[in-house]
Amino acid sequence: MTDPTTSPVERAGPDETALRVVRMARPRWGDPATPAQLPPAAAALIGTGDPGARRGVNIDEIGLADPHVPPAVRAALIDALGAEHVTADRYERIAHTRGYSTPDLLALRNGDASDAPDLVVRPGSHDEVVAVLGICAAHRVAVVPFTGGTSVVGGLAPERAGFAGVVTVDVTRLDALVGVDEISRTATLQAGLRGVRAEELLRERGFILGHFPQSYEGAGLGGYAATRSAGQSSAGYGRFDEMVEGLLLATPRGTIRLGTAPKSAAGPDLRQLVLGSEGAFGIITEVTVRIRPVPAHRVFEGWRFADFGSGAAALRALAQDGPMPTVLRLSDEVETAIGLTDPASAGGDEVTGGCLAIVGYEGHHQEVEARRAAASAVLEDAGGVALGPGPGEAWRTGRFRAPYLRDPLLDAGVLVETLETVTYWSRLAALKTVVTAAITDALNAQGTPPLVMCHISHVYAAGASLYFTVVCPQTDDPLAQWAAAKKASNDAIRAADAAITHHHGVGRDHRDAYHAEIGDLALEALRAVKRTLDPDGVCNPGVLLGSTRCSPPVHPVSTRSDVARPAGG
Ligand SMILES: Cc1cc2nc3c(=O)[nH]c(=O)nc-3n(C[C@H](O)[C@H](O)[C@H](O)COP(=O)(O)OP(=O)(O)OC[C@H]3O[C@@H](n4cnc5c(N)ncnc54)[C@H](O)[C@@H]3O)c2cc1C
Repeated sequence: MTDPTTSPVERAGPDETALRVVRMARPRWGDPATPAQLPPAAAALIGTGDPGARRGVNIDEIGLADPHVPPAVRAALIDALGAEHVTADRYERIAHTRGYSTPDLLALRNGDASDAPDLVVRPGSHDEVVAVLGICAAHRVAVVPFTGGTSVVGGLAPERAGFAGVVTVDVTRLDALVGVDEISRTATLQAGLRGVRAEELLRERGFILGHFPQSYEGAGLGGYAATRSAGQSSAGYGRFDEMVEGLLLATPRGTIRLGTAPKSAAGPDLRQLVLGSEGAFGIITEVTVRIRPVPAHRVFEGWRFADFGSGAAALRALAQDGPMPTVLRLSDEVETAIGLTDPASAGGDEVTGGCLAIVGYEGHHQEVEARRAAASAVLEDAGGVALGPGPGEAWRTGRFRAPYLRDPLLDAGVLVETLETVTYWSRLAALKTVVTAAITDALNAQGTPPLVMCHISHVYAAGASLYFTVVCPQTDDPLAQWAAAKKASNDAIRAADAAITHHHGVGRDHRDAYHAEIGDLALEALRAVKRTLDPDGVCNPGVLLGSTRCSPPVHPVSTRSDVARPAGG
């Protein structure tokens, strides 16, 4: 833990404003120039032997099948985009293989790139995206939309069966700030902008978006919208879906533009149909989002609670009766003891008893200080003990480093993975208990007792999310080991009537649980939407909705006789 007596300004270190877009070296996370080492205390705590024992194969040893899209498709894509934006290069294909869940990383470390796309294309405009979708639909080639590639739910691993090939559409050439409406405080940005670059462009105009997921160094706007991402400042700025005012969607059948005005009573809000659609309906090429002035004043501080229950009650009081800080999170006893909120001290000696809450405020000076004073009174009334800015600033400046620890842990033979859910306040404690028990039992049964840590990082008037981090020794088959734990936690979440995901999304990993959650009729309705927008079922097949039966042809390209259709679609 850091020195709580130092002022926030003195303690300020690298944060979101100091980060730059990095090209990650899959399967490892983050800026290759700044890899993490396991803090010695953490290594001692885990008791690992050889720190590189499970490092896995290097990229040249990864097996990759020859690309097999029909030559006519490749020719048409080159014609539409230019040869330099259509590639079957081995490293590009591997760099676009799956996402960043621990199973995704383990598979690549095992040399398995069987989900690699056949081609990677980079369209440079909305019209080019529409053209790519038309070509792929005409030839029944599966399309994987790809922005930052940080999916942790299997959102980038489509089903291949019945398709003539897989093309990943990487939208990162769509990287312009289209415009800022300073009066309405909205900005229109192309969907391929990485979060880091979007904030950089907005700051030059005196604004921020304020969306800081822990994957901030990798993820981008198209992915944020497609997964309904939640950032660490969600208490103050909202989830990404709450920031979106308008969207531009390219589908195999043409374009949909949504968001004529901020609110409307004209029918259902179709923006909500596109937000969270995970590429199953088409490709988002542009978003219009709410922005706010760059905050002049920021304070982050720590609070200690005797236990998780009293800390959760304090967060609930703020969420229900206010005032709301900008950042509000609470680690349970285990996560607090391990020091996961401050990766630099992970596993260190400086253990804070009880549960650590991080509370941050951003805005104008006077407003921040008024809100901070009022919120501090609520926290104190709820039994919180103020720890000063030290823990808050340590969290703020170290918050994007935590994911860097996963690679050295996996190298050392430690299994580490996260999962999340959300429920009502009245059920939160019970949900935490059953999910922890399910994960623990599943891993105990394999002879690998885990540490299960938990925190609340997104709060609402009616409820909150729970985010679990699981650490244990790897077995000889860590993929099967985690699959058993994940199934147990999914079952526990379903049995507790909680949501299968708060912000990671559905992908393929949560698909069955999601379908059980919404029921057959709702699923049928969503599949009907997909059949209308994507009659050939080429958009991210298998993700979110599972197999969708093809309807009778409703547009010219689907009538082509050379389009192979899978039995049952
Ligand atoms: C270390 C780490 C930390 C994370 N922390 C958070 C967090 O704090 N909060 C959070 O919400 N999530 C988090 N995630 C999950 C992930 O970062 C989010 O889901 C993020 O929104 C994905 O953005 P992306 O640009 O990487 O999308 P991708 O991974 O590229 O895509 C995600 C899904 O959306 C689809 N898609 C991508 N682009 C488009 C598009 N333009 N149009 C239509 N569909 C598209 C893809 O096909 C895929 O199914 C984390 C992941 C990692 C690895």
